[in-house]
Amino acid sequence: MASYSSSSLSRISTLQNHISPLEANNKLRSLVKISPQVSEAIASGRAVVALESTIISHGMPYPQNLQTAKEVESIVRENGAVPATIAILNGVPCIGLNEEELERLASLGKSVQKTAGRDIPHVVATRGDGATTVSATLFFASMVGIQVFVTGGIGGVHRHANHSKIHVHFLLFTMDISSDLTALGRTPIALKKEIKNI
Ligand SMILES: O=c1[nH]cc([C@@H]2O[C@H](COP(=O)(O)O)[C@@H](O)[C@H]2O)c(=O)[nH]1
Repeated sequence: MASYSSSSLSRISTLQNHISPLEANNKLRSLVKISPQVSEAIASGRAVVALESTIISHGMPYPQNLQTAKEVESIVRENGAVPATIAILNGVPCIGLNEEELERLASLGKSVQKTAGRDIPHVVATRGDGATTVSATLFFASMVGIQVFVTGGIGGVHRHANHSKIHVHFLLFTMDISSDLTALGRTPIALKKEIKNI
């Protein structure tokens, strides 16, 4: 009887999450770690700028990646906003990294998993380290109410995505289209991206 009622309660709670997404969002917020500076800034209505972390792990070698990440954060600060670099460390989504966390992510480089929105559950469940692409960063930024986001580059439709090759008995499409595009279309966040010159 006890297990019947607890499973009913869990079903009701799942149903409530569908009916009341705001409440579900609050629950999700409790699963992420927000740095004290970012948390204070959000609470007091100061400008916060989200920054993706794949450019740190996969975009440049160490230690230039660390230096660039710090420079970008200080440009955001010089302009009166609070930077929130986003990554998953030991399975915990972190919104705003301290110096030690930034150093760790940068030195791990490509051994960190490149994490798009669809990869978040896997990285969290396996307590892995994940560098967030635009789609995953958008997910976490919008969850905590950050409205502006800066990136070095977004994914697109890769060459030959719609080309088919006759492959023995079936047609093969690469369909290599970045999930950044759908995430940008669904998330109410302003994105700033410069033309890449690296
Ligand atoms: O000029 C670019 N710089 C950086 C990226 C990184 O790669 C991600 C897209 O990867 P994919 O195409 O696998 O979705 C972006 O969100 C970003 O982190 C990119 O695509 N293009």
